[in-house]
Amino acid sequence: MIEVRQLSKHYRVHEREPGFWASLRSLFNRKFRIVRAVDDVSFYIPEGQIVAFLGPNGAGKTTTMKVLTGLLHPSGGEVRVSGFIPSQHKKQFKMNISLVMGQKSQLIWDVPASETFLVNKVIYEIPDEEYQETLSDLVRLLELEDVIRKPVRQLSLGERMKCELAAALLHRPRIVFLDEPTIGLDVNMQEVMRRFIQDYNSKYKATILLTSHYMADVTALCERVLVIGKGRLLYDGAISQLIDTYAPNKRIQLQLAERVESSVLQQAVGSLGRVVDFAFPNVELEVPREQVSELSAKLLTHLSVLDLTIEDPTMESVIAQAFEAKESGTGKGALSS
Ligand SMILES: Nc1ncnc2c1ncn2[C@@H]1O[C@H](COP(=O)(O)OP(=O)(O)OP(=O)(O)O)[C@@H](O)[C@H]1O
Repeated sequence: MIEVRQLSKHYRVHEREPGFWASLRSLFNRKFRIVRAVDDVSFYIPEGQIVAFLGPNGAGKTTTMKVLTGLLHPSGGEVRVSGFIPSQHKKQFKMNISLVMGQKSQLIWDVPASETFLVNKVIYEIPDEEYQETLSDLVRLLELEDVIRKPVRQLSLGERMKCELAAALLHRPRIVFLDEPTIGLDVNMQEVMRRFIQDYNSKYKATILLTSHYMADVTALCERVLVIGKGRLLYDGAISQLIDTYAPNKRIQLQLAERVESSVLQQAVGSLGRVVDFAFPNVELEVPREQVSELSAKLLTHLSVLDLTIEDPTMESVIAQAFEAKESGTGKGALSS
């Protein structure tokens, strides 16, 4: 489990003014500014839960993960992960956790991933039998049979990410931090990663804290989300409540087979939705979630439709709306203050 009480992490940043003379002056008279990257954040994650950690760029997500994995010392507050204080760097703590960063690699570039796996086997003192068993499980689930024999530099992004995940999980950590694990991957590969994360969670009862910009990752994997902004925790609760409150509508995209007057289209939509854009053959509608199926059926009956797609709002737009509501004081009760 992960316990975070009133965590703060402040960075002291040297303020540099532009220009040669200003640089020279700053050698003798240095000015500093404090960046409150994480500010009085508290939460508790019980064993086995998968939680999404969301927020805009620079919100403090990576800093929090670095404190939780012992890469950074907190400026204030208390953190315990599996009962350990991460900044004490106890060996048993390191054996229990793993951090995967989508944008950073732990694999050795010029040799096959299987070589990095062997290095990790030694570092984590994994017994031979357990290593073989976990490795064959990971290779099967992630379809890595041929991939782990090629030099890492020759792998595609998706193949490399699967190897990163395998390398990070060989020692069967019970607490896993995933920072953007699906970034840049195509839709199929994102799905493979999601299914794998779910399997790992249920097989090892692992606690997983994950950041992602993809709505599909969050809705598929996490019942609970933490939203952070400017270093403060703004929301801790069910993803469904966040979506209901800040993304109550879906988009329906229609492609019509026959031209219709806009009054006919309007009549077909009725009060179930709103026409956002109409330029034959394309129509874009905004529809409350609970009316999507009724309206889709009505459109297919009353109009000649070539194609109909239903889209979720992006995670960014949900978070942006939540922030807007927070800033303007119309928090609708979902964001904590
Ligand atoms: N080493 C550092 N020194 C000074 N400031 C830092 C340092 N690392 C991060 N920051 C600042 O702390 C704040 C939080 O950064 P952090 O990387 O934790 O955000 P994030 O939520 O992970 O963002 P992103 O989604 O862009 O990765 C930002 O204002 C960032 O500029």
